[in-house]
Amino acid sequence: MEDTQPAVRARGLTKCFGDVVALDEVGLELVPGRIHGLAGPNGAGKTTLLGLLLGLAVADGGELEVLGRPVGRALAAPDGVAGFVDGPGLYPSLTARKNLAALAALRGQDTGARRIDEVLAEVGLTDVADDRVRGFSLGMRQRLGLAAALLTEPRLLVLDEPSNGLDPAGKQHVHGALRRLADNGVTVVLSSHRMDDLEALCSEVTILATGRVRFSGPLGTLAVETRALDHRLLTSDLRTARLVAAGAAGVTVLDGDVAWRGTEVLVVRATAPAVEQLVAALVREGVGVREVAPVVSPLEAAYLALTEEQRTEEQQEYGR
Ligand SMILES: Nc1ncnc2c1ncn2[C@@H]1O[C@H](COP(=O)(O)OP(=O)(O)OP(=O)(O)O)[C@@H](O)[C@H]1O
Repeated sequence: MEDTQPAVRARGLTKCFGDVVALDEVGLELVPGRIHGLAGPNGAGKTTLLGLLLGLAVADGGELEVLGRPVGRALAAPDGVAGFVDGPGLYPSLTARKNLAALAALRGQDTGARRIDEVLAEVGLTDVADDRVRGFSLGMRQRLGLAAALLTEPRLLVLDEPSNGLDPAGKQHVHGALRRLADNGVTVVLSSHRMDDLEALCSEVTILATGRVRFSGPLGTLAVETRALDHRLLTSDLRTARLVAAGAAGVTVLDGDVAWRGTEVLVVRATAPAVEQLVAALVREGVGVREVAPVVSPLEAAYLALTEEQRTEEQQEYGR
């Protein structure tokens, strides 16, 4: 496959369940060798899309190409694709090591014990390799599911909420493994509700709402496209800072002095350049600026703005 060819290309991809349109004319191009994040409110269509990539379901309309090949109507993972949705399928009564051997045998793979040890180490499960999966936590099962996918040496790895249930050390193992895969040219697509995880891991994101793509592209582009964000400023002189901010171009001072970690801070709504000018103006007025930070990250802000429609519809439907 040439580097320039998308790892996934979807055009007008549609999937319905009865009256529910889970995916509505989805168009997508995923650059190979990157980690792509998929975000969206509950019911946005993330799992449905990942299921189509894994060959677990067939689209009702549109075109889907995975790793340069059109996806047919067979319910099977396309060549070179591995992963899971709705948690990995594992055998509870077998140990982690035996699960991997059994899954490899099921696939007709001739996997040596060394390779199994390698993937267990990759996800940080070496110490529990001979424990039965029945006693595993959610996070350990997720990691074992990732190990099972790694055994197939995929070129496209598809994971539905892989960070679910992971403790900080588990997350470090999983994030490390995914980064190493991407460094080796593997494309990773993963869904998450955690914007901090997506920001830490992904170079590109797709935001879905009500089955439609609201944004797809590099995180950097999303930040640039994001309009005014709320910023928190910790200053040496809050009263003067408020006066300066009130007179600054493109800056809206949000009502009230906001307490943050026990300290009164100034919160303004402004674009990044307007915040930079405000900081310069504060310094000119002799106000020390100790900290400037967005109240929510650019990804979270964009996510909230782009998915507002679906969330508003839900609130009306449930009378909240
Ligand atoms: N097998 C199914 N039968 C009926 N409806 C389904 C089925 N799978 C998904 N849906 C519906 O399709 C829509 C999209 O669901 P999907 O699971 O893809 O969303 P999601 O973004 O993964 O949500 P979540 O964040 O809650 O996991 C929802 O309205 C869901 O109820």
